[in-house]
Order: sequence, then structure tokens, then C-alpha cells
Amino acid sequence: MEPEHPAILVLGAGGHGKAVVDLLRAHGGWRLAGVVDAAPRVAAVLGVPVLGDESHLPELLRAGIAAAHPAIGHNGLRLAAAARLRAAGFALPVLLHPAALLGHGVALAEGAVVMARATIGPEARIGRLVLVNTGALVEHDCELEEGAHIAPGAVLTGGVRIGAGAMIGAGAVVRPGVTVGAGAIIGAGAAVLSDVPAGATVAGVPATLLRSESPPP
Ligand SMILES: CC(=O)SCCNC(=O)CCNC(=O)[C@H](O)C(C)(C)COP(=O)(O)OP(=O)(O)OC[C@H]1O[C@@H](n2cnc3c(N)ncnc32)[C@H](O)[C@@H]1OP(=O)(O)O
Repeated sequence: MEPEHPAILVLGAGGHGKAVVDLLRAHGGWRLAGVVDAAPRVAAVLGVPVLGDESHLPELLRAGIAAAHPAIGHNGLRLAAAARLRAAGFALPVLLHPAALLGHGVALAEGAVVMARATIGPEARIGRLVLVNTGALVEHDCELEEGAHIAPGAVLTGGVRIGAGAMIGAGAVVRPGVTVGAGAIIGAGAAVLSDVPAGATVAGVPATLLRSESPPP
């Protein structure tokens, strides 16, 4: 008889929730127990039932669902959702799409998620609750701090450092060795040639400052 796969719950029924359900379907090593949402508006996500709001978390844990994932694209909201799941008693496993590629010695911390076609080079360090989105390229020796998001198709070249909660927009390219500060936002398609201060928003080719303080989460 085949061993039963561990059950997992997805928190978030929005666009990123759909992408995470899709990852788990492709993965096949988890039993998708359902989706919960702070304010449910749909009955199912890709055929997986939405079980209700977060008031159901304790009973779902008691029913034997020990793992969960905060599937929320916004970095601050994802970290807050992860804290609620941890407080409720859920484990936050690393989620890897089967079509993601990982080099030797990649370190992935609790709750990190790597979507389809993303590639992570050798000895890169991926922090807690980091989202490496579809087709992103994170080269060797990069360091990504807690809760950062590397959007689809972005390229972090060798040894780039991304601070906590920073967002690297779709298709942006970051030059080797550059540091992007905590909470910074990099516009879609930007070419980042030099360090970006914490909290700044930059965009363009080459990237220039749009504003020094990102809006609060
Ligand atoms: C699966 C998924 O969907 S993951 C989601 C991934 N998300 C992304 O990649 C989005 C990244 N975000 C962006 O690129 C945004 O446009 C930001 C954060 C750079 C700026 O957003 P806002 O603060 O709302 O700026 P806003 O749209 O008002 O534009 C301000 C100015 O910057 C310009 N601008 C905005 N974005 C960019 C960009 N990516 N590159 C170049 N210029 C830009 C605008 O044209 C505008 O110029 P103007 O003042 O001369 O008219």
C-alpha cells in the first residue's frame, strides 16, 4: 500500500494562492487538505475547497493537518499570515515546484517557496518565507533575507544580497555583488547597477530613484 502523503493547508485564495495550489498539485508529495482565506470570496481554488476563514485553523490542526503555507504575494502580509499560522501550531515547510532547479549547497529556510522554472545557483541562501517566483534566476552565492520576493523572470546575478521584505519586480536584472536594502522595491524591467538603500523604490534602465520611502505594508 502507498504511504499517505502529509496534509497541507494553503492560506490565501487569491492569485498567489492559486499558483501555490498549482505547485502542490504538480508536486504530488502532499495531500492538499484545503484553502482558508481571511475573507473567502470563492468556493474553490483549482478544485480545492475553500474551507472558510482563519477561525477554522484550530479545528483543522486538531484534524491532523500539521503543515500550512501562507500563499500571499505581498511581503508584509505574507509574513503576518505566517506568524498567525505558527502561533496556531502549523509547521511551515519549504515548497519546491518539481520544475524548479537547485544547485549544490542551496540553503532554503522555513516557508520559502520556489515556483516553476525558477533556478537557484550553488550555495545561494534563501531566507524564511522568501518567494522565488516563476522563472526567476537567483545565481550562485546570492543571499535573500526573510520575506523577500523575486518576481517572475527577474535575474539576480552572482553574489547579490536582497534585504528582508524587498520586492524585485518582474524581469528586473541586478548586477553582480549589488545589495538591495530591506523593504526596497525594484520596478519591473529595471537594470540595477548599484546598491539600493533600504525602503527605496527604483525603476528604469539604468535604475534610478522613484522615491526614498516605500509605502508601509
Ligand atoms: C505573479 C505576479 O504577478 S508577481 C508581481 C510582480 N510585480 C511587479 O513586477 C510589479 C513591479 N512594480 C512596478 O514596476 C511599479 O510600477 C513600481 C513599484 C516601480 C512603481 O509603482 P507606483 O509607485 O505605483 O508608480 P507609478 O505607476 O505611479 O509610476 C510613477 C512613475 O514611474 C514610472 N514607472 C513605474 N514603473 C516603472 C517601471 N517598472 N520602469 C520604469 N518606469 C516606471 C511611471 O511611468 C511614472 O512615471 P511619470 O511620473 O514620469 O509618469
